Amino acid sequence: MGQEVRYRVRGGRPLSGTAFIQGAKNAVLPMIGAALLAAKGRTVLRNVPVIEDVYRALELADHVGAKVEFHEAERTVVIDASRLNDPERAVLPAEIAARFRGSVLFVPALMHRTGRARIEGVGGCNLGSRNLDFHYRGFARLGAEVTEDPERNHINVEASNLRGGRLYLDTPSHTGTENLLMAAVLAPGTTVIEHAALEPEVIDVINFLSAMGAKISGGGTGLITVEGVEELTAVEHTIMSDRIDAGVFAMTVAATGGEVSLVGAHLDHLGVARWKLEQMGVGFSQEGAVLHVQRDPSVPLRPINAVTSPFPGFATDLQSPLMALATLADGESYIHEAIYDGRFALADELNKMGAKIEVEGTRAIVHGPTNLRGAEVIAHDLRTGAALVLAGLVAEGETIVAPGYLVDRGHTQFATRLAALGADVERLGDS
Ligand SMILES: CC(=O)N[C@H]1[C@@H](OP(=O)(O)OP(=O)(O)OC[C@H]2O[C@@H](n3ccc(=O)[nH]c3=O)[C@H](O)[C@@H]2O)O[C@H](CO)[C@@H](O)[C@@H]1O
Ligand SMILES: C=C(OP(=O)(O)O)C(=O)O
Repeated sequence: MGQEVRYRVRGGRPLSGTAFIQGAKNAVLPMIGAALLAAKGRTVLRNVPVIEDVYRALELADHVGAKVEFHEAERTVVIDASRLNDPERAVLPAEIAARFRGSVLFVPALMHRTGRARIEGVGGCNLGSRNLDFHYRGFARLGAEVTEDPERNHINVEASNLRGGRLYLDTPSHTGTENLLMAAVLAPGTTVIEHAALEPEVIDVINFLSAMGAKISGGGTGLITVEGVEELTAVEHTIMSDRIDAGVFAMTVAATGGEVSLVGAHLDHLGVARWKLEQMGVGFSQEGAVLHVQRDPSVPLRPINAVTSPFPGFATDLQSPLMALATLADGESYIHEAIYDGRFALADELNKMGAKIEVEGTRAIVHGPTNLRGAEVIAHDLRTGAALVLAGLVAEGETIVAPGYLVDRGHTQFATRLAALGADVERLGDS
């Protein structure tokens, strides 16, 4: 057994140079699920991020009967789902599925290709309660029978006769919208999805499904209409760039000071996060597909108020790095986490580094500015891990962030890309 992966960070260096923003985790995972809808041909996905969640998704695809190749150096995945038709294999086993949230995105393809699905566990970041009721209720409205086996903690879905229907989401769930779309595209008749998510990744998934032959209108408006088609074709698609990866890099430059070009990052994808960072004192300029980010380290960062909300609101996945950044700002920052009820595990870890953060329920007050000091800290989830690396880069002394697996779930070659900008950070461990 190898040593646990962890990140060792030493603070104090400003960043400069060029960073390459990876393909979007939250777009590639649904697309791997969507590729399984094609009964013929080979799907080619480009700009795929080399992250643990993609490995898990490909393991699942293989497990249910697809042939997958990951050409990592080329950032390309090739999927042949022509043999995915065995109902006995339509199982998402806990040992893979419980390690990432995106596993739930395999259910529509299993429903369409095998008539059933059994979900033995769905993972993802531990952020408080994370239900899947919108997904299951939507599948049921399209004609699936969804039952729970509470003893084994399994969900069984029987779906031999899906048809279009009128669907809604209580809140505009990101994967919920993608899952209902994938369930609807091959269901005969018309499906309407009300209160759909507007995230750029959802639009990228709609573009991908449309290229496959799906008939979808209204993407990006909140009201989506789908006309079911008989079959979908395997196509080639380039994954959009990862706006959360871009946001983490922008906030890291904001923390250390310096000037960095983010290749592939788009200001439009940052939504409200862009305006909050500008208010704090970060400068942005977009030049084609390159976003320049700069922050003068001699001018103190200003404190901020932020509330997380679905796109184009302040992304909840950027709330953790924002909290780390706010510890450096000159005054009190207020953060309201309105998407998840348990996404403040970072506060205690930052407090170990000398920060002064008070948490009450889903609200936090960050009393800045703090001279952070290095410590051994815990990555409770993916973005907590990234935020602690950010904090380590401005802390005095050495910071160890573990478990590194959680950072590796969503950021490709995180240490290597930061080190290329001059940061003193290493990924240690060998698994
Ligand atoms: C793989 C992926 O794309 N993950 C992203 C996706 O997660 P995910 O799609 O899981 O997030 P949702 O948008 O579905 O969840 C938002 C909120 O709705 C609640 N909810 C959701 C579904 C449901 O059936 N019932 C329910 O109550 C959740 O508990 C949560 O409080 O969007 C989140 C919000 O932008 C991001 O943090 C995640 O990075
Ligand atoms: C919460 C996240 O991911 P997941 O939904 O996969 O747990 C995230 O990307 O920060």
